[in-house]
This record gives sequence, C-alpha cells and structure tokens, in this order.
Amino acid sequence: MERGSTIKELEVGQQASFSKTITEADVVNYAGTTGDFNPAHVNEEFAKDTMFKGRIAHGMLGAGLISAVLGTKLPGPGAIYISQDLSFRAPVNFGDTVTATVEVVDKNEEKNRVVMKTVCTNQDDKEIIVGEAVLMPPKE
Ligand SMILES: C[C@@H](O)CC(=O)SCCNC(=O)CCNC(=O)[C@H](O)C(C)(C)COP(=O)(O)OP(=O)(O)OC[C@H]1O[C@@H](n2cnc3c(N)ncnc32)[C@H](O)[C@@H]1OP(=O)(O)O
Repeated sequence: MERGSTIKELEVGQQASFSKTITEADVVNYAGTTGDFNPAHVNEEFAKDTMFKGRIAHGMLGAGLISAVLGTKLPGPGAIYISQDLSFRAPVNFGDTVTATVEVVDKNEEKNRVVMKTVCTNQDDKEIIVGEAVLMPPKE
C-alpha cells in the first residue's frame, strides 16, 4: 500500500491542497456524525437572527479538509496528527468551495516531527481558517 512522505523526503516549502464545495447535506451529516446540532448550523429560523444572517457550516467541518490533505497528500498515508491550532477568520457558507492548503515550515528529523502551516481559503481567495499543525510522518 502507498505510504506518505517520510521526514527525510519532506522539504521545507513543499505544499499540497484539497478543495471541496460544502453543501447543506455535508453540514447535516456532520451534525449527525458529531452530535453538534448547534442551531447556528441546522436551524434557519434561529440562524437568520445571528450576525451571519443565516446558517453557516461547522468550523471543524471546514477544518476537516486540512486533515484530509495531511492524511492523503502531505505527508500523506500513515501520517499521525500530533497537534493543530486553528483560528476561524470568516464563516463557511453553504455552497462555498473551500481549499485547504498545507505547507512544510519546519522539520525535526531526530524526533520525526514536521510542522505545517495550514490555511483554508474560499472561492474568493479569502483566508477563512488559519493555523499550524505538527505531524509525525510515516516511517519507511
Ligand atoms: C461550536 C460550533 O458549533 C460553532 C461553529 O463552528 S461556528 C463556525 C466557525 N466560526 C466561524 O465561522 C467564525 C468565523 N470568524 C469570523 O467571522 C470573524 O472572525 C468574527 C466575526 C468572529 C470576528 O470578526 P470581527 O468581530 O469582525 O473582528 P474584527 O475584524 O473586528 O477583529 C478584531 C480583532 O480580533 C481579531 N480576530 C478576529 N477574528 C479572529 C479570529 N477568528 N481569530 C483570532 N483573532 C481574530 C482581529 O485580528 C482583530 O485583532 P486586532 O489585534 O484588534 O487587529
């Protein structure tokens, strides 16, 4: 089975991305999967009176696209999450196309740890989620 990049194979500056259009079905499924039925996501009557004037996607649903890139592309299959910080800068609206991009910013070969900058943008190139992740890349 294909494995991702090892610590030796990873290079500072390397990037990978994954894009997905977030639909109402994604939000309903995410609420059901996680139990987060916050009315800001699932109740239009409630959400229309909030600052966003309607339902928005769960922040962690958008952030989940970061995990998708890390686990399938860079480092890729076999990578293990150690930590992730996130700042939610703007909402994900239904129908938005979110692109998660990760970039290698530092690596520690001795400890087998890689630090990645993680950013999600929308279709207008607006940064909506920014943060940093630490991963343990797969071994040979
Ligand atoms: C628990 C779940 O069920 C709920 C969810 O998942 S909700 C979905 C996830 N969250 C979002 O979608 C929120 C997205 N964020 C925003 O829309 C905006 O950040 C905000 C509306 C929450 C805040 O914006 P605003 O009030 O306009 O803030 P300002 O632009 O006036 O900035 C003031 C200072 O705060 C800093 N700042 C703003 N947002 C963030 C952030 N998300 N993280 C860190 N810092 C933030 C901003 O830089 C300003 O700092 P300064 O030093 O004063 O310049």
